[in-house]
Amino acid sequence: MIREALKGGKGEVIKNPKVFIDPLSVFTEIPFREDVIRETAIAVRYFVKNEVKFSNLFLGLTGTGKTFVVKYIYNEIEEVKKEDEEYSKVRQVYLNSREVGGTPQAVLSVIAEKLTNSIVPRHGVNLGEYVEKIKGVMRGKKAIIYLDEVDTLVKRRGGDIVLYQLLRADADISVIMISNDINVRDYMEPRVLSSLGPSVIFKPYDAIQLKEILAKYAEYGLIGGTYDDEILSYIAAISAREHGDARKAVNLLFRAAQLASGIGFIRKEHVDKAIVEYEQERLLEAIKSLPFHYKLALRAIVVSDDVVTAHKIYTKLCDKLRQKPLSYRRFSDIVSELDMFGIIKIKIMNRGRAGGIKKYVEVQDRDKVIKVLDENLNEEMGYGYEDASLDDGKEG
Ligand SMILES: Nc1ncnc2c1ncn2[C@@H]1O[C@H](COP(=O)(O)OP(=O)(O)OP(=O)(O)O)[C@@H](O)[C@H]1O
Repeated sequence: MIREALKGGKGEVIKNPKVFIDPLSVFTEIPFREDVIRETAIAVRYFVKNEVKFSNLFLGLTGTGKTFVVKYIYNEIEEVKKEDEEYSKVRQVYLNSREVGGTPQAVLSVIAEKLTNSIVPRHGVNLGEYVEKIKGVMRGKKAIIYLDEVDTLVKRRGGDIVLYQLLRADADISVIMISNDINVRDYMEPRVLSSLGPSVIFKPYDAIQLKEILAKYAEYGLIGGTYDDEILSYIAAISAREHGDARKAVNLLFRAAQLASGIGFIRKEHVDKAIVEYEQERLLEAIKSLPFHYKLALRAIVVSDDVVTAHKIYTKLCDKLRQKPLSYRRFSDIVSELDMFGIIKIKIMNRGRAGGIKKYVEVQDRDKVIKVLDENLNEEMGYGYEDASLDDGKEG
């Protein structure tokens, strides 16, 4: 049995898993995004050959290909450097604002670090000094800076000013910004907005487009005859339902193919199982990215039935962890938010004239949620958490 799996023989479905894991190593063009790629390429050419700076803002919901397009352009520019001498002076920096910490300090220091190829202090340097440092190394060079998830930077105090400084710096710097929040411009000051170039909207893919995208992945990554048109349409339709999220579609196809491995054909039941797993995975990811007190609140909620008890348990947990607990009112707001995120479900029950209204909470996959929370809080807090949570914070 294991040898079959190790060798990959009979019933194999996946021809090349790399297609799903690192699609840019396989895709030579990006379907449905040709226009934005061509227009950006022209702007880059004017920048490199005719000294015309540019800035762009790529806006669109998750999974619409923004990062994919940017990384594709980045790679292509690196390739062109080998063929066109004028491109040799181009320096490219890609960074995800959220992943580096999201603050103006963090973003500017990482840009300075990447452009100067040296270690730059993250603290104790004022923002202007970073910009000076960047300008210093830029003499005779041209930089293209890609700022992914720029909304996290812009929402920080002084974040939009960083953009202003980069866009207005007396240096050859062009910037492509990416945001999942399509209202990111509302967070920018007028002077920042006026130095910003055009926005490009990445429209969600529709089911037909998603199907075509999936067909490419299937063609490159799967063995012929292990899937049919119907299965691709099914995955495309499901992924188009929320908003045309290509990441979801591609992940579902890959997971379904893995589940069908050894069987030789992807069936609807494999896709359905992949969907359940995907939703669960997403829920756990959402939990991991919650703010600290939301995690503590959720930890208390999963071991209680109603909100009043949950708040008591939460308060006790906070005491043990030497954290100041939030008031019942604030706690109750958090509970409502968790319900809005779809992490828990609130049920309001009227317990008759004497009982009043009681808010009950329901959590799916309770054990999994507890496990993820405990691992995550433990990581965040060190040993103190494990000790405090041993008895689930319940009243003794
Ligand atoms: N036009 C496309 N052709 C092929 N694959 C695509 C296309 N658009 C998106 N994808 C696939 O979807 C994945 C997610 O896309 P991408 O990372 O660009 O999303 P995004 O718009 O940047 O959203 P997020 O901000 O959530 O990352 C890509 O890794 C790629 O596998």
